[in-house]
Amino acid sequence: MGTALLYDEEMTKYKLLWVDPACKIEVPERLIVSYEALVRSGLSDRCISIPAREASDSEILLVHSELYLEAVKKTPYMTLEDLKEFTLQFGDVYFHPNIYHCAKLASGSALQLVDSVMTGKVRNGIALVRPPGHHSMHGAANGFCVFNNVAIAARYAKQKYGVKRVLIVDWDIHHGQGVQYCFEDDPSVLYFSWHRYEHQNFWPNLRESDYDSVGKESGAGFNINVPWNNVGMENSDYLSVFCHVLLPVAYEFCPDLVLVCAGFDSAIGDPEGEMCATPDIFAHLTHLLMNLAGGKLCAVLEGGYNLTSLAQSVCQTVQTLLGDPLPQLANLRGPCKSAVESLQCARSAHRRYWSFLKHAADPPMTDISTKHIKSAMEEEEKTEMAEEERCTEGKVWPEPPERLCPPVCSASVLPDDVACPDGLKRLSSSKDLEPLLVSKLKNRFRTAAVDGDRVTTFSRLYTLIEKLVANEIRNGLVLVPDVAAAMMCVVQDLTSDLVKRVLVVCVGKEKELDYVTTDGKVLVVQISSEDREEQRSKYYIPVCLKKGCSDTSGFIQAVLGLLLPLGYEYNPDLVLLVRMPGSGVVDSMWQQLIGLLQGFAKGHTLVLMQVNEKACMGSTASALLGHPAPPLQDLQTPFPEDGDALERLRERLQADWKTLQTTS
Ligand SMILES: NCCCNCCCCCS
Ligand SMILES: [Zn+2]
Repeated sequence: MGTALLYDEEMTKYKLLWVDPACKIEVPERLIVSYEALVRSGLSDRCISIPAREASDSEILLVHSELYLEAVKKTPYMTLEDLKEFTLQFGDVYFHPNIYHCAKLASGSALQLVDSVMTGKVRNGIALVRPPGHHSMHGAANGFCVFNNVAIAARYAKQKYGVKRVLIVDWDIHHGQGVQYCFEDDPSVLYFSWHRYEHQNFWPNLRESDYDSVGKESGAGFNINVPWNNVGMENSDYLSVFCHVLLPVAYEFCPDLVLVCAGFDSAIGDPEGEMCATPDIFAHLTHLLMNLAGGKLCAVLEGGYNLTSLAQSVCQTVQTLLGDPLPQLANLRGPCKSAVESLQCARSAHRRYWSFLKHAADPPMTDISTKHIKSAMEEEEKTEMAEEERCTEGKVWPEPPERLCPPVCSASVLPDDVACPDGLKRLSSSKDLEPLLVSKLKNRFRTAAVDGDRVTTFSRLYTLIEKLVANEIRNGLVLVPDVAAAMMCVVQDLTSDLVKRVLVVCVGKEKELDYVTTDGKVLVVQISSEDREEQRSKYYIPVCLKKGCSDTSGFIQAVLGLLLPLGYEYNPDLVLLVRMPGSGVVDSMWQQLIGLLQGFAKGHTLVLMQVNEKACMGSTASALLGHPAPPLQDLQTPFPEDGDALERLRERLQADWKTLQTTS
């Protein structure tokens, strides 16, 4: 299934008609450059174009008051003076004779997107709209927003499709207070937002934007705020918050639909955000949400005021929605102190509501929530810094790397008598391997006595890895007689000269895994039930689950809170996923794991399985081909000892692996 794209140039036909420094950044060109970038890159042609439509009164009234709607209805007939007058009652927003029409189109586009996804016409999609929506409230326009597009879409999805749980992720750099107010007492809508806050010194300067606003009454726990109290946040900071705050809760919440308040003012170069995360981060943020809700994801444009980074960020998002390989994120260096404080506060504020955060630490000693009365000195400093450093237009960043689709998505190497799963391209048998290579492998094994079919398997593995590294194939599945031996061979012999760093994810019981890596060329993370002595080196990390890999709650918690952060920091060129026989890992969890691991190494994942496990080849193939993994149903509370052990493991490892840090 495809990706929907909603865009209508009518929504570019309104603008600021008078002088207002607070509003001058919200210009029609925002939509024009975004759409043109999609056209120029060829991405728009790969999407399914869905027409915009006007939201009806009743749809708008799902969120807004009749009084407010009736008032806005009058604006098309107002004189310039009347429009100015009308605007004064609201904050940081402007009206225009055509903005009501555009606001209906913006909300209607979000609803069209929900229809397309919920009816299965498309898998996911994005609506490029203006005016944005997440600041507008029941009875008021605010922050360039007139109708709350995403809030209306959430209510609409529940009403029309009986959606039980909606996750709203707001990665815009401003707090979508309008969305928070709408759902703060509603446990069926989980709202997550990070936002520039600076201890309440940044717009909209609300006390309720802080991390301790967790929702009200039955909605307690279903509102998550992560305040950024410094500018300059980077990719590492964003990924840490996803791995340690949003994703554990999102998986426990298990939404039926994911809506994204896709604001791109959180990207580098934006005058509002003043952050340093690069446009390719949105490829990963999108990817990390794509295995929730069976892939049903609707992104709706909110902010984004640097036309260059906005266009690039939109393209990164759309390319991921289309299923293209992800770019490798360069030099992640762990979250900054302020970010760790913020995520620690958010985790501790929510640990009573979410079993996946149960073991979160107490808030940091330095209580960061109080509004710091900035001393005259600091204010002065700030104004001094104002000109040179704060001018974000001067910011430059590298063009996001090309994300080329290999000609073959998934290849397989199987014993001749095993049928190849649909969609996989079978690598031909060993006969086409040049004798030179086979002899090279023979002497690599240093024992001439290696039996023939073992050499065959390994030579085929070598071929597959060569093609992965050459980007001729995106990922692969290999069935071998002895998975542990094959893994040792891949790790010791086949990758040394082909790749720089291999992430080995070993699922299931340990079998003569006496391999210890110390040089950093291989990072082994083993998830199993084996209780073993201390981990042997920085590059060999055993995670043991009380009930083993069949405990999906413990498994996903280890994947989100340990494996993902490690993987991002290690930044491998190849991922080797080894399924030990008898691991007991549940199929949906196995598919979720494969889906999430695609975020690394441009999707170059090599799955190693034992021939006698060929029964799960189908679901493995489905995940390798990029089909969304099935939701992890009714997750139990993870075993306390597992949750506790994970926290201790993170504390022990965080000196070596900064992205594991969750406490300041
Ligand atoms: N420096 C100008 C102040 C603008 N404040 C309103 C921002 C609304 C963003 C909507 S995403
Ligand atoms: Zn914004």
